[in-house]
Amino acid sequence: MLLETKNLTKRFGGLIAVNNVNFSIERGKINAIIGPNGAGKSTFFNLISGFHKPTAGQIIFKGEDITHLPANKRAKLGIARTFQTTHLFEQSTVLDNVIIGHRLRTSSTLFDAIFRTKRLKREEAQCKEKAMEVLEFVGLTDAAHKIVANISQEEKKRAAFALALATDPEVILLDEPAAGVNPDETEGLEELIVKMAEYGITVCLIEHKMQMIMKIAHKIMVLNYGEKIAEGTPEEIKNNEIVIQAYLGGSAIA
Ligand SMILES: Nc1ncnc2c1ncn2[C@@H]1O[C@H](COP(=O)(O)OP(=O)(O)OP(=O)(O)O)[C@@H](O)[C@H]1O
Repeated sequence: MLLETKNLTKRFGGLIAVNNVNFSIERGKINAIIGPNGAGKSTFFNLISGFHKPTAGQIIFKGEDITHLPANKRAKLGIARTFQTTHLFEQSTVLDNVIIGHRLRTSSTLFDAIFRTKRLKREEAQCKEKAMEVLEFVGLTDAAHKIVANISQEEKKRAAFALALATDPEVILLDEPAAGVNPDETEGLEELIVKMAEYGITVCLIEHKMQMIMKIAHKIMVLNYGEKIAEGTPEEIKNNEIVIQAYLGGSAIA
């Protein structure tokens, strides 16, 4: 296992958004989190990536307790998350957006920037190289110099993946990667997620598109009202009575 949560809990006032969740993200696998609206999926992601502080419980990454580490330190350890495509800089090129992602891994200081030191120039070249490498990985080489405002929604999704990949993550957290794209485009994104896992990047995703999850996930956790109600393979989840009742109100999972 790569990352583990132990009794992870988050309260917002009187509401328990995540309640005592024990979950492990398996290395090199596609781990999925599903559940009805308001089940606590995004909050769970925010706890793992460090955007929320847990009320109780622990988060262990590669054996190290990271429960109290800030988000930027977790990112440096190799935990990356994608944001909604609305977080991209619309008036910048795809390439420039990705370069910003890679800057996280570089060490140039203000001194380097002011005096245009060799280190700065070297790191700028490295950033560009890395950005082009991840753009090729996600299939956006041809869009590298396009302004984000002018590319399709699916390309924006790929750009958001590239941004996270530019930080060289060990685990990538994808929040509804296929929301708002058509079925053909969803298939393309599916292939990309599978490719990431094959490449050795651990994937953890939240997604409402059930067909996609059932096709590509190795392991699924189901949240309902903040609690884990089931965990297992797609086959196990599909046939789990509690899931069928809670998640779909009785109809079968397609
Ligand atoms: N910052 C916050 N302050 C107060 N309540 C919050 C906050 N963030 C989430 N909540 C509440 O916590 C619960 C879980 O929300 P969360 O967004 O994690 O669910 P979700 O499973 O991701 O839902 P969706 O599928 O609709 O995105 C909801 O009742 C939500 O209203």
